[in-house]
Amino acid sequence: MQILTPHVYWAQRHGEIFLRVELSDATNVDIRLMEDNTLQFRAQGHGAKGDNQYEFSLEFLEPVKPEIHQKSTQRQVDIKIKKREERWWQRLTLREKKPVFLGPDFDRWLDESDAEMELQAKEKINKISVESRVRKDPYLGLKKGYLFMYNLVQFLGFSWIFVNMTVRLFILGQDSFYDTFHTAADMMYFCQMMAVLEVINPLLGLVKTKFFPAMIQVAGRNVILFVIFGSLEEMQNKAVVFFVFYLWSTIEIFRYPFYMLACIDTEWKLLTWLRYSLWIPLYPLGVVAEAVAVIQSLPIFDETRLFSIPLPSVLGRSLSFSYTLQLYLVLMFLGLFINFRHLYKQRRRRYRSRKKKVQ
Ligand SMILES: CCCCCCCCCCCCC[C@@H](O)CC(=O)SCCNC(=O)CCNC(=O)[C@H](O)C(C)(C)COP(=O)(O)OP(=O)(O)OC[C@H]1O[C@@H](n2cnc3c(N)ncnc32)[C@H](O)[C@@H]1OP(=O)(O)O
Repeated sequence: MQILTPHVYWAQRHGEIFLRVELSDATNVDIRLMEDNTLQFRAQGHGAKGDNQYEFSLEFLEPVKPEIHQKSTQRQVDIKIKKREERWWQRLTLREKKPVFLGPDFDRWLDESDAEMELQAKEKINKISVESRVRKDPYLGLKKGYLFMYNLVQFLGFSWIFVNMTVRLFILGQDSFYDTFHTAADMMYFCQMMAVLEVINPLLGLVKTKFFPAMIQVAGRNVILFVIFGSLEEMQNKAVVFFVFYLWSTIEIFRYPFYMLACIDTEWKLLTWLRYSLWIPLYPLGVVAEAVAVIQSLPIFDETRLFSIPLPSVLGRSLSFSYTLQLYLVLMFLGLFINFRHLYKQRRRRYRSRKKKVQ
């Protein structure tokens, strides 16, 4: 059997190369992409010179991805190869001189600007289909309305706390540290009880937040607020309450409006930046302030025996709650690590996807 070259026709798009090999009833089709970016084709079939073994090879102008999509029909063999980088090639082969067996595939041929338009049209169709899929959710308006209201209420609550504390700080100076609890605790109770919804929302699929980071955040804060400050009057006059409340409310007056805008598909760049950057100093400071509060409460729990666990008389009176809190201190730093990592990933994801969109 003679070894011959079939007629090959080609066309390109920004991301792909199409080859059409004029070989009918092809069998034993063997197509390989070599490391030097060369495509080797070998098959038996009916071509210009009748039934024969046909072969050709093409060294591409630029690198291509290693996977080959191939379809043999009664009339031809179609090959699709993905370009490694999405850009328009000046020609198909590395060699400037075009091989004699190669020609343009006029059925698929587009010049660069036509291909660009085709790409844009495809993107438009994709966008419309995504939008229409999203629009199919009949409760979307209701969900967004609920989230908007939730974020608005939290924003107003935390703003009230933040403004109240700031004004008092300006007027009373350091004295304001000591009665923060009596002026802001009711509102903080309200906001932090509402914040339990932040754990429920991802469970109901209303937001993309991961359940575990939200749970750590809400449970961690509520232990400090309800158990340490709420149940120990001795803690309520301490300056640490000021720092804890101030650090919590500082992030929330940016986080909730950021979410509110997200509910109406709006974004303010500065607000986004603040939401995804302020936690970097605030989170460790917040954990340190919370740890100080826990440490200050240990002797009070030892003294008052509040929440202590009764023990059989042979083992002593009772097990002080301060032991549980010492364990909690360890958990706090574990929680800090988990949430710091989560927030870091969220920040990277946000700014990476932003950059991609700009390019
Ligand atoms: C008894 C058991 C106890 C166990 C716990 C023991 C450990 C305790 C350790 C606790 C340490 C806590 C310390 C902490 O209290 C200290 C402080 O808070 S100091 C102040 C600084 N703090 C912060 O900056 C943290 C603020 N909090 C948060 O950011 C969140 O609570 C957190 C869960 C940590 C992360 O948020 P999230 O995962 O939601 O990130 P995103 O904002 O990127 O949201 C993801 C996507 O969901 C959309 N989303 C989320 N929520 C809403 C909403 N309410 N409304 C509308 N949309 C929402 C958001 O837009 C994102 O969507 P997309 O990806 O499309 O942009």
